[in-house]
Amino acid sequence: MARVLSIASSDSGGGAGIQADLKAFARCGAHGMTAIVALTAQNTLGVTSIAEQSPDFVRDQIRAVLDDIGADAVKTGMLFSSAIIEAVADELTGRGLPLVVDPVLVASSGSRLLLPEAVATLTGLLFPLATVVTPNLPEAQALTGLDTEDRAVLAQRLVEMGAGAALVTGGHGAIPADHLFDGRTHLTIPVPRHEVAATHGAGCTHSAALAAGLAAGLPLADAARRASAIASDAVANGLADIGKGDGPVHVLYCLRGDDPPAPPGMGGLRPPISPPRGDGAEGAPPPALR
Ligand SMILES: Nc1ncnc2c1ncn2[C@@H]1O[C@H](COP(=O)(O)OP(=O)(O)OP(=O)(O)O)[C@@H](O)[C@H]1O
Ligand SMILES: Cc1ncc(CO)c(N)n1
Repeated sequence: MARVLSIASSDSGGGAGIQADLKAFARCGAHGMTAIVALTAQNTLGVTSIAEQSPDFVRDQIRAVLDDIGADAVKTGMLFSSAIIEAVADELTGRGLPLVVDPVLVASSGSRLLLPEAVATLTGLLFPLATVVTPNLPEAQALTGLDTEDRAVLAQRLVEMGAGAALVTGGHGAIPADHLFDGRTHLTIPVPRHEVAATHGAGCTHSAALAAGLAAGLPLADAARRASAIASDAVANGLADIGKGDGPVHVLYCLRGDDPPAPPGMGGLRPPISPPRGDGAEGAPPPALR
């Protein structure tokens, strides 16, 4: 099973951040792991407070995961401060892992998720390590300083700034398409726009699915096409009735909870596939399910 590490922050509302990443990894059939750099008190209306973890604790989480389990790809999301970015870059340098950097700057609700003084640290230290960076349109404009909606121009500039490749996502602006530039070839991925009041977490879902694709060994262009389809489907099935603001995307919409019907006495859950360990049944064939 492909192993993917997300270095990002928690969204207490369950729509974006680490929570979105783990759901997207599960959707892609990957084993998800986390190094949490900050906790946000957040819901569909906005972010009310942020608790940053220490850079040393972030290092400990990354080492605990990579030194034992290992990873086939890594993604970064909300990194909040220069001190955190420096620690993350230092821990990832020399490991040679495929790296998706989602340069999360500002929540759609308006709160800053990266301190202004940390933007230069992000581009200076993490872009050179990135296999691909995945800004949305406003983030690509802010990072490059270019006042254009032309995603090809923005992606090209992001690669000139040091990223291995750039994928400018398609949720904002007039044209609904993701755009990938890998330093040689431009690829536009049309993404039919769904008018749903539930796009919170679309960007995290997209970059996590992209990292899971790379972890599974897909070429970048194929991983990008699959990530676009997964994010777009998650928006189409978004949970507009959850919370009073922009609802969370629903990447696991295929799990409806009532399919297949659970047997009586299981509280709505399906029975385990195999017997629990330690009951003397190891090695024996599992009993037939009734
Ligand atoms: N309304 C939509 N309909 C279909 N696909 C969408 C829609 N909004 C976003 N997407 C897709 O979701 C992915 C993320 O795009 P977007 O540009 O919205 O990222 P984002 O702004 O970083 O998301 P967020 O900050 O809400 O997590 C892209 O593949 C994009 O094309
Ligand atoms: C924790 C977190 N990460 C990323 C985003 C961007 O969607 C968010 N709103 N919250």
